Amino acid sequence: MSDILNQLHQVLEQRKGAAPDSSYVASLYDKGLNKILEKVGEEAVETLLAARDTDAGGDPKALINETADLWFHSLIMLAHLGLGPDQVLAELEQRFGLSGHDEKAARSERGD
Ligand SMILES: N=c1c2ncn([C@@H]3O[C@H](COP(=O)(O)OP(=O)(O)OP(=O)(O)O)[C@@H](O)[C@H]3O)c2ncn1[C@@H]1O[C@H](COP(=O)(O)O)[C@@H](O)[C@H]1O
Repeated sequence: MSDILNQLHQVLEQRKGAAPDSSYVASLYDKGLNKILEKVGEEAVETLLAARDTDAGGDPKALINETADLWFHSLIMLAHLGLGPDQVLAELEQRFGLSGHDEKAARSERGD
């Protein structure tokens, strides 16, 4: 299931050598980190608005589309900073099965 994240990451890496007018991803790299972060923020807001609409009985497809936009732009942000989905997936895997309450308690015991 997560294969598409890695496939997409490979495309995002390839786009680092592309001309901005030939690719949306290359055009974002060219505009720089602030523009990428602006897009991530924009997509996050659109996602939460779509979640509210879905909760009010709207079409969940809009929420799925906005979440895909958010994940896509988050992957661009990671790639721009030399990171990829593997690191995030490994972090989720490490957390898997550990209750959020237990993790928080362990953190406050360590004084983090
Ligand atoms: N998954 C996506 C994807 N999702 C969304 N988008 C683009 O992301 C943009 C989203 O921006 P908005 O929703 O804000 O719409 P907009 O008003 O057109 O955008 P702005 O003018 O505000 O920047 C749109 O242009 C979408 O087409 C994507 N563009 C590319 N991909 C993947 O990335 C690959 C590489 O894309 P290119 O680099 O463009 O070849 C593609 O093959 C796809 O697999």
